Amino acid sequence: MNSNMEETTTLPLNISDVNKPMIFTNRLHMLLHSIALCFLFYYRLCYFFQSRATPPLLLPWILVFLSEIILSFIWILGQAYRWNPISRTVFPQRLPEDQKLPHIDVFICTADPTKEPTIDVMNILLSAMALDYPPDKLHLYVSDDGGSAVTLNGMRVAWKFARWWIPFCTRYRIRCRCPKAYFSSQESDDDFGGDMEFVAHRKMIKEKYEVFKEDMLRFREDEVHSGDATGITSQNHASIIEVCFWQVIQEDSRDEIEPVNLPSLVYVSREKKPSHPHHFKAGALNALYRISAVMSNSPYILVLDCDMFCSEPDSVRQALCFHLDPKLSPSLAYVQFPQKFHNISKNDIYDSQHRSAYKVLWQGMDGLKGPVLSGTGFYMKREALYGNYTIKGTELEPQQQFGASNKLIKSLKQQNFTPDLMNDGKALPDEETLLLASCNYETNTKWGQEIGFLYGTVCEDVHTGFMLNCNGWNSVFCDPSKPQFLGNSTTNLNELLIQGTRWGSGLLDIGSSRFCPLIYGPQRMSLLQSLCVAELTYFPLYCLPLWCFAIVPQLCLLYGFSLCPKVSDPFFFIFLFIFLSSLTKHLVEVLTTGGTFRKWIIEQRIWMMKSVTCHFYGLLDATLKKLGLREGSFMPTNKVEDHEQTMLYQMDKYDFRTSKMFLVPMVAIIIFNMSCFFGGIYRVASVGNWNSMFMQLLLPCYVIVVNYPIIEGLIRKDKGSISTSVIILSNFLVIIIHFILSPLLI
Ligand SMILES: O=c1ccn([C@@H]2O[C@H](COP(=O)(O)OP(=O)(O)O[C@H]3O[C@H](CO)[C@@H](O)[C@H](O)[C@H]3O)[C@@H](O)[C@H]2O)c(=O)[nH]1
Ligand SMILES: [Mn+2]
Repeated sequence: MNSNMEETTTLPLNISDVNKPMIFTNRLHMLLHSIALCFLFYYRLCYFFQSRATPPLLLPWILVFLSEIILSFIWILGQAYRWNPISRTVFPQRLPEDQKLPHIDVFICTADPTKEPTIDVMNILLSAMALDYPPDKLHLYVSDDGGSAVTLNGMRVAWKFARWWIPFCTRYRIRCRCPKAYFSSQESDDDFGGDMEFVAHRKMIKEKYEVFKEDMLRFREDEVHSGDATGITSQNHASIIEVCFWQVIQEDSRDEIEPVNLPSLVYVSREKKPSHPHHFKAGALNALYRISAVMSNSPYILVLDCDMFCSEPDSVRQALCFHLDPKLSPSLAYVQFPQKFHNISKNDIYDSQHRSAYKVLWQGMDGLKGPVLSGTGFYMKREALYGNYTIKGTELEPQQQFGASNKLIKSLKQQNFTPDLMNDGKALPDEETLLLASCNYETNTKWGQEIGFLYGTVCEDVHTGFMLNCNGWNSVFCDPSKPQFLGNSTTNLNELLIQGTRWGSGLLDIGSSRFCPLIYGPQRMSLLQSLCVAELTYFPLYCLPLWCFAIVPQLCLLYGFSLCPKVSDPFFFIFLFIFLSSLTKHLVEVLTTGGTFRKWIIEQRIWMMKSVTCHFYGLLDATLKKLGLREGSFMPTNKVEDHEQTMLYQMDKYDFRTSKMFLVPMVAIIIFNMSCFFGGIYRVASVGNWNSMFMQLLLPCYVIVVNYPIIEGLIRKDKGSISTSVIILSNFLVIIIHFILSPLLI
């Protein structure tokens, strides 16, 4: 017995693993590719010192050279991810018994009941309530930025349904505890498939689920019909907090159901006033941070977006394998799980799964100081977001940092503090708790600057994670073989590009702020980790070289000016090597992370499409914000399922019903490349200078082949094809490029 106990305490809760062959190949590739890049720069620079430099070509040469510099710069930053990637394994069975486990708060954010269907949000809530964890140690908080009665009502009915759902899940050891996913799954229930009692029970629960759905729909319709006479809008209302507590429900239960122990549930809609900036999701999370501090004050917090459910019940215990590891724990801020998605088609034509992020980048950062946050599916240590408070001790005025609430300040010290939810029978929030959710609470405090989730960008996740790393905290990436969380990704072009614009702009905000990862980072943490974050914040800048490479060499081809070495020139092989080496490296990464050849082309395509559209607009948006000409905005993605869109997506057809702002540049580039390619071939054939123009013929050819679905969209005849007005506008743009840019450049 004794030796057994000793064994459990000495065995590690987690181990990490390095893939030596992969690291070796990565580093070898880095070496060869960098040598080739040096030759390329040498070749470009030589041009300026040669007498044959004819002035008319100078501008295209400089533009192409600058583009190559930007491409190489981002490439160098990206190598940091490939330096030391690791993977980890956890052993939850070695955790201490339940009584010794810590309390967990779960935060779920929702913002708009029309774009984020309440039924889905409630499904996510239920899946989190049903996590495999002692219910009295689980406290759920929903932040409703929409301030909607529909969401509040949804929580009340979800609570009622949970009394049936959770006992069912635990009794039959159901793995997928999100009711919607469970009832729509084709898989049989492994353990109890043939059990009559189970079948009857399942049927009964399914009926209850249907009633729960109907209740919600009916309420919604009533809301729509009754209209809103109160003048309360999502952007203008007082703080609302409501608590569902197991005692309360017991008194209320009229139907013949035995009392079940459920996690506590708190609805929060923070105060909103049009005159006050609310800082979007970061603001919502900070309000939850404060309220949960006085209500349950759990040492760890799980954050979920309202489009990501718990697909397996084990994530808490897996995360605790790191948080309770005596070696890692003192400096560990959070455990990040990957974002995986349930709505991805086989070929994933929009790269909605962000393969490279969660299969390459996050692993890479994990081997350094740890991954940045990715917004959802992470377990944060409460203390980590309290800034330097704990480090600096008591000499600071806590009110100036944390605001006026004494209760909140008391909660920081934890001694002699009983959070409200632990006080039996006291379930209603008091005045002070409501104040924590008010607009003015953060005025003249450090919230959003040093404490909590940080403001100033709509990519609060990357910024907050980066700053935690800078402040000495580590983080961990936990990617078990069975996905613990499954989200809803954007699977249509329009949403994808809107989201991309937001990310582009938000990331560049960080890169151009005083927290620039290349300057702020290396002074506080390793250079490699800083390079990773820098890559993340600067990759939208790909838009500049990609625009250049979509136009300049092609125009020069048309007019017969060569920008690349002749085939007979030894430098030709340097160019070819660089081109092929980057493509091959990408292909190998795709293939070794479960992708296919086709997926590789799709990723190349999406990279081009996004760069010339949303990342370009993101850059414009970030620049305008810097100049004070625009305000930040966070438009949540639309999560409503559209049957027609889903059909096109499942058939691998791009849905070009997107705003003209996005579509026109893409289509114009393709038409432009085609015109230059055919014009160029004609010219080269008549002049006979294949030798010097080969590279420039290869480029438009590559652009056209990779983006052939756009050409298909021009001739396709279905709802998602490219409209005539877009074709006309794009042609117009092509003419402008030809007639305005050619005299300028050549
Ligand atoms: O004012 C707001 C706006 C958004 N949200 C919530 O933020 C979450 C993320 O929004 P979503 O529309 O799903 O955006 P995505 O682009 O899918 O989100 C990704 O990018 C965000 C940063 O831009 C991160 O915060 C997310 O975690 C990450 O999944 C959702 O739960 C929203 O309800 C709010 O609570 N308040
Ligand atoms: Mn989302």
